[in-house]
Amino acid sequence: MSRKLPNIIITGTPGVGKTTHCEMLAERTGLKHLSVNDVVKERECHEGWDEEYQSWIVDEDKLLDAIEEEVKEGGCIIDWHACDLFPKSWIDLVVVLRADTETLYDRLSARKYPEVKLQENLDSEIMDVLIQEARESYDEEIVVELQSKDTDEMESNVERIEAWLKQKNGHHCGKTRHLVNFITGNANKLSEVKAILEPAIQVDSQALDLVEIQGSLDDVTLDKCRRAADLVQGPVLVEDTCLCFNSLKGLPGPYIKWFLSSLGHEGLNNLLAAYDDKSAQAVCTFAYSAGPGHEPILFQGITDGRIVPARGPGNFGWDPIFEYEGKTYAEMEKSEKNKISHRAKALAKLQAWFAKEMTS
Ligand SMILES: O=P(O)(O)OP(=O)(O)OP(=O)(O)OC[C@H]1O[C@@H](n2cnc3c(O)ncnc32)[C@H](O)[C@@H]1O
Ligand SMILES: [Mg+2]
Repeated sequence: MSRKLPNIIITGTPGVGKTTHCEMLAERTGLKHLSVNDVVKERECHEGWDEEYQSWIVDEDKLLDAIEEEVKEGGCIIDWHACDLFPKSWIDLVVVLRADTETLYDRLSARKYPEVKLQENLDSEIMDVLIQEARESYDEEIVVELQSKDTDEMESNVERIEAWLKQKNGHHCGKTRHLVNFITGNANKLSEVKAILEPAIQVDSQALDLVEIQGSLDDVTLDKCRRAADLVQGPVLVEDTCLCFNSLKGLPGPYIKWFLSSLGHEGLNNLLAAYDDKSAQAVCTFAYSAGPGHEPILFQGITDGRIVPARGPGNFGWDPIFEYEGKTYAEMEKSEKNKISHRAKALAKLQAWFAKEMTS
């Protein structure tokens, strides 16, 4: 299952400041504060009232049923003094708040806790019961222990959780989907990339004007990718497309954009007038970088075709003059082009790589 926003549990012995943390976080992030206390009371997820402890005896099955739908949608901050009852697959972060026994004693006495309940909670805090429970119930890397004895500590805890959320933002929870930030100024490229990759890989995009160096196909794309990662300070996908005329030893290649805009379709055909061999290669090179300083990985796809006088709608680059098995790219249905194109072949490699990354 996949949820767009993560679920967080804020847990800890009564009196550690769970509700204050949850309320601050909910206000700042827009996530939903799910107070289990309120759910138990309002939706009657209990087996009655315990006089000695002055609290409801929670019916865990009823409670889970009551919140399942909401939690599975994601974006919940669950506020409860236990965490081991929630299924692992629901939860992305477990925050265990801690406070020293003196602070707890003061807070719980102020709440007029009965002696037996107060003592039990202090014991539980001293014995690290909740942190152990959290570590046993969830993967270690999603469990964090934070001190919460005063407002400064609360403030810094909330900031830390907010930073975690920002970092998580854009990455789908449940580890089922990848997201790429495709940096391109070309709307046609973007729509093909979306059509091919989604929904398996979600494609976001930023239209940035990236300087393109002169050089080999690989160098142009590698350099473009490094610049993009530096600019957005995060993971990026970029692409560079070349059209290589075999008679011209691969030219215009990476310079196709300038050739196309200055010569047009007819001019590009004229370049080959002196040659019998009209064959050409459409070469698409994607580069993915995990962020600034991470060496980009290249995925290349090549489709062999021929340069012909323009046929078909002229809304994407040199599509009307590139013929593949009797049809120009422009004459094909989009779905047809997206099966055999240089771009589709490069993206098939990228998808395979992402799929492997996901399972490793
Ligand atoms: O922002 P970026 O991603 O760099 O987009 P761009 O339009 O500048 O694209 P390139 O630098 O890769 O230049 C390649 C040129 O080839 C054109 N082009 C790219 N892919 C194409 C395709 O599948 N069919 C036809 N023309 C294509 C594109 O419009 C450009 O004129
Ligand atoms: Mg470009």
